Amino acid sequence: MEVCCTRPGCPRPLNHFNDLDDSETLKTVSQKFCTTCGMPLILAGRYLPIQLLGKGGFGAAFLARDRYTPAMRQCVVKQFQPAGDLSAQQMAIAQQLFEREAAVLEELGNKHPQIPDLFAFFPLNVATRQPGQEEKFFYLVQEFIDGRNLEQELQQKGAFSEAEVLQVLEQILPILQFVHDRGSIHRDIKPSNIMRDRAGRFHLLDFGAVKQITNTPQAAGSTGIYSQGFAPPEQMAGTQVYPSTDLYALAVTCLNLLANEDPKSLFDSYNNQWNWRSRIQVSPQLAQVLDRLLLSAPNQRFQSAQEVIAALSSPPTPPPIPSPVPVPSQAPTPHPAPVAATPAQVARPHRAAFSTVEWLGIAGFTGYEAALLALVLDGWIASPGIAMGLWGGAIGLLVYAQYRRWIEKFDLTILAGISLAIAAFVFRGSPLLGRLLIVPPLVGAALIAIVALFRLIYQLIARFTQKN
Ligand SMILES: Nc1ncnc2c1ncn2[C@@H]1O[C@H](COP(=O)(O)OP(=O)(O)OP(=O)(O)O)[C@@H](O)[C@H]1O
Repeated sequence: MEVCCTRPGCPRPLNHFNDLDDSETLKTVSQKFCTTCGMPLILAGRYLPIQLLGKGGFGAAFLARDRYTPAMRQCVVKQFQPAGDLSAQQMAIAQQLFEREAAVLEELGNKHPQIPDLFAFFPLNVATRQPGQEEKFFYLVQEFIDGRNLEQELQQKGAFSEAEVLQVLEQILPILQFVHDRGSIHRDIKPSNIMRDRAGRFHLLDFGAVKQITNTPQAAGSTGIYSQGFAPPEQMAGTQVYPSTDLYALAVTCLNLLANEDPKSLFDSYNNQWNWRSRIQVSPQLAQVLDRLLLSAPNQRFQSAQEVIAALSSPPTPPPIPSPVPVPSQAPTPHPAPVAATPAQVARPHRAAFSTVEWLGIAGFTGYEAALLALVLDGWIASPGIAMGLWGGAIGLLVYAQYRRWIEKFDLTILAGISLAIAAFVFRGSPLLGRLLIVPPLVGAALIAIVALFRLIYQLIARFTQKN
């Protein structure tokens, strides 16, 4: 049997013991020691770490077996082993957080089937090579969830569909409601902390960063107890956190799963707003829920997981315009730091700002269609007045449809192809056909160039005025 040494930095942590293959010896042997560094391997007399699962912010996690259960139950042994050079004060906070994970698991895990149960929490004092000196390690043993976390799933299978993300929300929101109802905030919701077991059930992991609502704010950033890219402004600023802090991170988790991209790339830091709609397409209902969860001011978001569940199961409606509230001040950080949406943004959640690429697409498509339609109507309708009226109406409708995002992205290419095919069919054999093939693309390209030039000038002016 192979047993892992848990001493941080042990050069040969894997130990092989033939005698432990015999179950009688395995159950009765008093202790085994690492053949390289002498670290005791059977923790608290019963847990045998057999495989390193990973290393997180506060330590390493091992898959282990519990030799005091008939089937040698699998469990996870987490060892407190903070990364980096921490000051004595940071070390004390980190240790507190580890102890808190144990306390929270005892309080929450043992009462909810989708939060790991706590099995044990204990310190271990080990003599060092220097005589008379001891090292202290802390271990937390919890239920093993047999499956993959969503970060691993994302790496293996790529972006999630909307239906898959809704499944995640369906199960994680009730868990969050349970956690919040008991006065705790998870504070580290992200794909790697959500695990899907083999039966397809989701579990919420990693309660190391959890915070009791009644506690005073503490220096969240100093011990790295939030995940960059997922945490909302109030958490990065180290101020008070709320249930809606977890809901924001859950919304960012959804974006990450839907786009399979780093959340930072979905945030337009120039305009200081989320710009996920240019990469992700979901139903208006989910889009509206995500937009509201991603608002900067905590009290403008949904206030509870229950509210989100209700919003997902009712048809999309324009949300009420919330009264302006003071926005928590934001710590200087490279992380997306969205500002509170203005009432206008809240009232019209379906239209995100157009990106530069989208502006160019709109220009090209509109120029192309305008020229094509002008040629067709000119060759078809004798009265210039009627032709002009029809042309103006049709182009106005096209522009409005793009403004409302009824048609966007690939729709534009498809529509351009369809309209050309129809015109080519109607004017087959006519001398007009040659012009139909050449003029519209030229007009489209010219409009793209003009819009690109104007965007460039606009951005230069905006940058210049910002600097001054
Ligand atoms: N109860 C569990 N059951 C199964 N696997 C787990 C369990 N807890 C943690 N793991 C896995 O162990 C690995 C390390 O987890 P750990 O919580 O120590 O760090 P992390 O979540 O990767 O990072 P961080 O603590 O910085 O958020 C992860 O791959 C995680 O999915």
